[in-house]
Amino acid sequence: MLAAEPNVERMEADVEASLPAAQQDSAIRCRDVCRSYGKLKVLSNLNLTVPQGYIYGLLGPSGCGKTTLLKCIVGTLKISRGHITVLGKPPAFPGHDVPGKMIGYMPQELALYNEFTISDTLTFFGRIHGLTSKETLARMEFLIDFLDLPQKTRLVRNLSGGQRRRVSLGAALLQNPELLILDEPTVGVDPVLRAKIWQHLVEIVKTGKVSVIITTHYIEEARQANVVGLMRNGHLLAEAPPEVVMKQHSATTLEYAFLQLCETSDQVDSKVGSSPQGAVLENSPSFGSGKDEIRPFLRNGKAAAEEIPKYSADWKVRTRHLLPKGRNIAALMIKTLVRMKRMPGSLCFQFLLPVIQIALICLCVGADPKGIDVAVVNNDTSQNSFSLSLLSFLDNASVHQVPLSHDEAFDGINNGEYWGVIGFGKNFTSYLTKRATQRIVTKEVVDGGSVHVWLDLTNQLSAIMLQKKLHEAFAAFMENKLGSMSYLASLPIKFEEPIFGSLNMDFTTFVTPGAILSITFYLAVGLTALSFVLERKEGLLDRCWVAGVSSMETMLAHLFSQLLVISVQILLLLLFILLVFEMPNKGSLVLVIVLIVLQGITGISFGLVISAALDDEQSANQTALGVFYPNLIISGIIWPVECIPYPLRYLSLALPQTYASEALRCIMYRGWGLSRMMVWRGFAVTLGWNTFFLVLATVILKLRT
Ligand SMILES: Nc1ncnc2c1ncn2[C@@H]1O[C@H](COP(=O)(O)OP(=O)(O)OP(=O)(O)O)[C@@H](O)[C@H]1O
Repeated sequence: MLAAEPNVERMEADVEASLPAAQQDSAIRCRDVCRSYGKLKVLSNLNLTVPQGYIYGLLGPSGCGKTTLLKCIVGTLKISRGHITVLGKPPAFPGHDVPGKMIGYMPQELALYNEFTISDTLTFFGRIHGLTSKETLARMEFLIDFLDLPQKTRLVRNLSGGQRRRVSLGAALLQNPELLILDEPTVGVDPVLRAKIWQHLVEIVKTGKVSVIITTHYIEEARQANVVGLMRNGHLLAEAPPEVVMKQHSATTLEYAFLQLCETSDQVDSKVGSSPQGAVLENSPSFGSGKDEIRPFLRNGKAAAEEIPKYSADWKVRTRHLLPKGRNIAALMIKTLVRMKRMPGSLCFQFLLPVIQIALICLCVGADPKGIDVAVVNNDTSQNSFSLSLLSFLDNASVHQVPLSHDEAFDGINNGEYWGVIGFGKNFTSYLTKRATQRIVTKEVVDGGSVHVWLDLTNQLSAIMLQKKLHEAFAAFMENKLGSMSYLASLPIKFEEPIFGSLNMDFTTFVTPGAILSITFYLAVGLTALSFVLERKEGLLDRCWVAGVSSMETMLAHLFSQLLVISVQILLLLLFILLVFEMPNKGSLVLVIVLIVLQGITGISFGLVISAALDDEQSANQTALGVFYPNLIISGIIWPVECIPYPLRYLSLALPQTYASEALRCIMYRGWGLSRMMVWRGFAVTLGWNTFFLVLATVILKLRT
């Protein structure tokens, strides 16, 4: 015999007497609802009914699945099995305002923007719900007074935990919704205010038009609810008015009644052995009284499944409005801009970072090495020595000559002090004269009349530069000595005026266009990669979704607001490149700007993919960083694509910045337009990636919200 087995018939009578006349008008109806997280079964064949115009107190120990159930009700979590209707239709049914204005949802997480003031917070939700400024203001005044909130200009991040919770509750109550779903609104709230909140809930349901489902840890406060659902291990042990539950268990407190129910449930569990608890409790014939207790509102003579005939259990369509609402996008954009305004330091850093990066690239990458220390061993002692004359033509800015003895020079290069040794033999001047004037000379003359150079090739760029400077110095020296006859000592190769670019163009010119695109792309990734991650973590994404914001709107709002930021970044970047570093631009400035902006949008879209797909900051940061270096290296930005071995080169060509960098070089240095294939394919690849990332991010966000 079970410890507290009630008289079933009496109990039914009690329950029915306490029910509303139109019991079938339920605000929320859950039938056979199941939900698991991986292997963890959290909701198990759960049945729950919130009658229209009632306060429903959902009670249960920590971890029993209350929050999970509320998330399934608002539609942010999908159920694995069963049926849920909210205000007559399943959540997210096309044309149904759930999620939307009809629901006021206060999630367990505070789900507030820390950089907002109380006023910003309520104004934001007011905008989303389509309230006029006047309506929002009136509600704000009421809520601030009612919830005993501090000044509306106070920032959320400066509020206490309890104050934040009240702001969160205020946001849920703002639009006077038909259904309030409150997940622990009274935690951290003082008893006086707690009583006031309950009193308010009791008042608003009096009209019969507003229904409330509320979870709380303070079981006794739920006595003010019209119905309580006592939940344990993912299903309801009882669902009835609090007085009935207490009466059934001869308890003077709801808490004691709940303990009794738990004991009963535990005894049944031990009887039925290893069967899954939830399923057994609801189906076991040995738990007669328990079964009746569980389903007082289900006794309408119909099977549970028949009660919700119209909507299939696997209703997965989440499309509420196909076309994005300008109102929601504007609200979200204003939100992002307000948050930026509240973080001026971060905003300035975002604007200046690209300029700093490109300035560093122009200053530090691609120029000729300067001040390279080179040891000079000059044994040429003759008068009017050619060696000194030749050395005088060596570019002193690039090569710093250190005259040394043979041993000191080689000790120095071996110790890493010099990048090369330039040596002249004793008879350099006379032998060089013989080489230039006699048709046939000995090997000794050839050798003695040569400049000998020993290089440290571990720094190849410095070594190449030294070779180039020596060639230039020798050519100038010969010109000086031989005048118009200098051609005798020069290579019979003549470099004419270049078709594109100029003879003095350095590697910086090659790197800069790719660097501009890469910087724009990655700063945009950085701006967005964390946006959804943090908002999801703080429950903001879900809260906005429940308030009626679609994934597409969230995506577009992020795109547009970040576009404003990258526009300023690009403007500063171009001013710096063209005016300060005087990079040549022979082509259309409009094309240059459009290509850079498109790359920025591609970066934003990629950031949105990361943000939509990943749950924590660390993974998002790692992904963004993990992609950065491989992409930079194989996009032909810092080293030409032609140096990349096949088949890696095919991969390189498919990346977002390879053809785009080439296109930007063609526009800036060759002055080409869109009619050239090398230009338009840069735009085409960028647009292709852009569309792909945006669609992917929207799909992922849709599936995950
Ligand atoms: N995202 C998740 N992934 C995996 N398990 C989860 C996740 N969210 C919740 N759970 C688990 O599901 C169970 C029910 O969690 P839920 O938050 O619904 O409980 P709760 O009744 O609301 O608890 P509390 O009163 O402490 O808020 C817990 O065991 C919890 O660890």
